[in-house]
Order: sequence, then structure tokens, then C-alpha cells
Amino acid sequence: MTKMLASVRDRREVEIVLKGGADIIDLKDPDNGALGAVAPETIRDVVDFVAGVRPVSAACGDLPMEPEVLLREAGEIAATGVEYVKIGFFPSEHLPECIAALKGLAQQRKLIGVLFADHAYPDDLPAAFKEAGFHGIMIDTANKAGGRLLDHLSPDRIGGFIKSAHDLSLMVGVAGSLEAPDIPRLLVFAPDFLGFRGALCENQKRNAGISEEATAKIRALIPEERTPATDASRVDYQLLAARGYFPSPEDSKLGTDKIFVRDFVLPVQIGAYSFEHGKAQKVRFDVTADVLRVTLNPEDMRHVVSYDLIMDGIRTIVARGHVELAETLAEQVAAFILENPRVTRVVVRAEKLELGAGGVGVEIERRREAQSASKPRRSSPDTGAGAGTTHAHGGRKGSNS
Ligand SMILES: O=C[C@H](O)COP(=O)(O)O
Repeated sequence: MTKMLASVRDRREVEIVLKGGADIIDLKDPDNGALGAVAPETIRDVVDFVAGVRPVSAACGDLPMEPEVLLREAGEIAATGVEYVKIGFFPSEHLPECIAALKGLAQQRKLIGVLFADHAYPDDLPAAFKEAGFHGIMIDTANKAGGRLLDHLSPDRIGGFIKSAHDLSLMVGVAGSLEAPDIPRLLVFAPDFLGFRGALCENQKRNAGISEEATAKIRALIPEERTPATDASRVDYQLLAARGYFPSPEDSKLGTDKIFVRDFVLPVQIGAYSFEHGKAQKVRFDVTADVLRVTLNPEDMRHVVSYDLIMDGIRTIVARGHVELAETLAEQVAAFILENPRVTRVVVRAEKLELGAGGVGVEIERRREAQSASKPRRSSPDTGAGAGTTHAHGGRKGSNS
């Protein structure tokens, strides 16, 4: 289950997000940096007020990477009685000592190591946090005026970060100026929580006050319960359906809309020839998906199937590495899109652009079986597609790879 973390600065804001259904109450002063600390008295007051109804976390401030400073400040926040202590780590040659210095405190409180997507770190940091006894890790952005998380990290890298944390049995959170359309894109990777401040505020300005309406909008996009996942890389579509993302069978009388992605060109490691190995070549993707409508008046992300999901899926499949055949690639994309129970039919065209004067490739059409069109299900990539109905090659180059 992915939880909703709401960053607030005082008790008045706590009341709004509690009422709005936030799962984790996170104390942070947005006027004081990415992880601005709230005064310990305020934190204590909030811990008393929340009284265990929800877990409370608190940030320690944007601190210098000095072991004794981190230990002192984190210790002060831990002493307020919060469940989670969020500690930001900025790139530094002293990171290993800083993380190791918190080993003792990690035995007493759940520490969350926060990394920033707009900075670069060594790959082995999650393992260092695990080794020091941290409870979890989180990715956020440091420069709140510098773009959203997804401006800094591609979906597959975010998915990789989440997976690396889960492989180490670390709790993992994702934040960074997230907005409503980002939510379905990130739920795909099943993080333990998504964190918000700006999106919960008046006019999405993180230094303005928390808005009841904005909080309700974000809450509505995150399923509140979840059945145990068998594959952490997949969305729990059953739950999303329950939250209104997907139509009931009656709603499917509303018919379908087509969503499409056109001329989406990515470098892809593809080809059966030896000269095609060890390098990438441009492939153009064109995708059209028939999507069951859920309402006559689409108003928010629950009512649509985002074309972002199609592009994210293609990027993720491409990032897996070399594929011999355009047909394989197209099948994988079609299967990925048909995992979404609102999609009844998909046409995928994958066209290699660098094998000469023209394009070569394949276009496939795949449908979901009629009876399961609106039924949420969890499927393996191979079972997502129904029986193929059309399979058109563009084979001017002789090979269909
Ligand atoms: O921990 C989550 C952060 O408070 C997110 O803040 P933001 O949405 O303004 O980037």
C-alpha cells in the first residue's frame, strides 16, 4: 500500500491534513529549505495532538555534512517522540562517516535518509543506510524552484531506486514537487509513501498555507487500501478501480475514447544483426489505445488513462536492454498497456529509423477479451494481451528485426 505523507508546519495545518486523510504527518518548515526543521516544542505539541492516530515524522533541517552536527540535530528531533526522523544527505566526501555516525540513534528511532534527485550520489548509498540500521530512504528534490522529481529522474530510474530499497527491506518514499498527474505514474512502482507539500497548498505554492480542497484532490488519487502485492512493480489495479480509476461494468456502457502517443522517438538497443549489437538506434513508437470511459464529465486524473503511462511504459521496456526483434518490443509495449483494465484494444507501431533511407518495423493490434474488459486483474506481461488480430510488417529492408 502506498501511503500519503503530508508535510505541514504547525498544528493548524496538521488538523487540515488529518481531516483530509493523510497517512503520515510530516513536520517541516517550507520557509527554511527543502527539509526545514520545525521547532522541537511545535513538534512535541503535534505529537501530543495526533496522539498516535497517525505516525508523525519530522525533518532535521538542511544540515552540513558533519557527523557530530547530524547526530546532535537528529537526536534533538528524535527526542520529541516522532516515529520517523527525516535526515537529508547532500553530496560530500564525508557521507560514509555521516551515515555511520547515526548507527546508535537508528537503534532507538526510525531514521529515514533523504537523498535529492537534483544531486548525484554513489550507487551504494542505499546499502550504507541499511548497514547503519536506517528504517528507510526517500528521494526528494533540494531546489524547490528547479522542477519536479520527474524533471530530474526518469520513471525507470525512480522505479530502480524503489526496487533497490525494497530489495534491502528498506521503507521507501518518493517526493519532490509532485503534482496530481505524477501520482498514477509513480504508483506503478509501489513506493511505501508519496510525499507532498506544494500540491497540498493554496495555488500549489509550498510556502502558502495547506488547502483543504487541494489535500482532498491529492488524497483521492492515492488508493487507501491495498491487497498484498505479488509483484511490487505493478499497480494494484483492483484498488485503483475501487478508488474510481476504473469503470464498473455498468459504466462501460459509456463506450470508449482513444488516447494516443505519436512520433515518440527513443534510442533503443534493438536488432538481430551483429552490427546492431552494442549500440542504440532510433525507434519511433506510435500507440493508440481504446480506453473505457468512466464518466461523461472527466474532471481529474481518476477519470483518465494518462498518456504519460504509455510513454513511461515504453521508456521502462526500452531501458531493460537489447531486444532482437521489433515484434518483441511491440508485444511488450502492447502487453504493458493492456495491463490497465480500462484499455480494451491497443495498436502499437515500432519503426526503426536508422536502417537506411526509410523506416522499417511492425504494427500490431491486440485486444482484451470482451468479458474481462473492465475487470481489474493482475497479469504477467505475457497474459496482458488477448489473441492478436492484426500483425502488419513494414519490411522493406528484408528483415523484420
Ligand atoms: O516530504 C515531502 C516534501 O515535503 C515534499 O515537498 P514538495 O511537494 O513541496 O516538494
